[in-house]
Amino acid sequence: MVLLEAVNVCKTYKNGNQETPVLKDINLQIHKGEFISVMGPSGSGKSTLLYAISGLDRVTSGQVLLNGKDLTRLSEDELASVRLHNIGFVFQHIHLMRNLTLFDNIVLSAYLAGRQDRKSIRQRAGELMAMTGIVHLADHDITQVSGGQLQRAAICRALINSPDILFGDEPTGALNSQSAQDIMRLLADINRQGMTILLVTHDPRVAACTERVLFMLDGRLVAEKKLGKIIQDNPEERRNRENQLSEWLVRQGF
Ligand SMILES: Nc1ncnc2c1ncn2[C@@H]1O[C@H](COP(=O)(O)OP(=O)(O)OP(=O)(O)O)[C@@H](O)[C@H]1O
Repeated sequence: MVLLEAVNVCKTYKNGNQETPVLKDINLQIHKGEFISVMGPSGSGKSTLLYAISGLDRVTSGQVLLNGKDLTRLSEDELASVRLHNIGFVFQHIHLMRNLTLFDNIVLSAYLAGRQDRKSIRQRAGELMAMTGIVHLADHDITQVSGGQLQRAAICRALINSPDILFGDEPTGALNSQSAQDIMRLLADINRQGMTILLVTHDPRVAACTERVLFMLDGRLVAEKKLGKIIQDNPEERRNRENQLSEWLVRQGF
């Protein structure tokens, strides 16, 4: 089932008289349950694509259909509601609120969404924190935990309203390699439980954990590599996937 579809999406930035076309006729289908990454050179338009198809930013032309609903036709209020209820985001630099505990950061958007009662919200937050291994940090301030633990909290926050799809913009970009690997294992688990995920990354080891890698060049999606889902998650399988991906990336001139 197609969950999200971009149809002939273009995005042009305008500064005064200067027009910069950044997305050029993007067509993309994301199926429910897929785990996808987007790679490509710096400046090729990966983040712009992510923001355009997630409703964080407007497109210049084309359609973005989420569950058949065209996000490009929604009012600002309707779009804000879609972002709150249907879409989760994780970023490289974690935007959590100071002076709130990890737990309060996680539950905040569920209270804003107003669709679950207090008890269900607390229960869901507890389950997410258990899954991501940070239950013991619930009452910590965000300055008292590591980068990897903060990213786990950010993932809990992104999932608290049970979105249809989780987007990540370099979610492991600020982490050391062990924490990055742990976060990718966690995202793979979350995907196995049914969550659709799309990440932008520079890191082939991150992309090698996903099942389909899209390659962007100069504003266009020019190639894709299907790796399939991780089955065993042992060092040999990892190495094998990374090698397949590296060879393919070399063929893309990356
Ligand atoms: N607000 C803006 N106004 C004008 N140009 C912009 C704006 N935002 C981004 N761009 C340009 O759009 C192009 C694509 O940027 P984008 O951040 O999407 O690329 P990227 O592939 O994610 O790069 P990186 O890997 O370095 O993060 C770049 O040339 C950038 O300079």
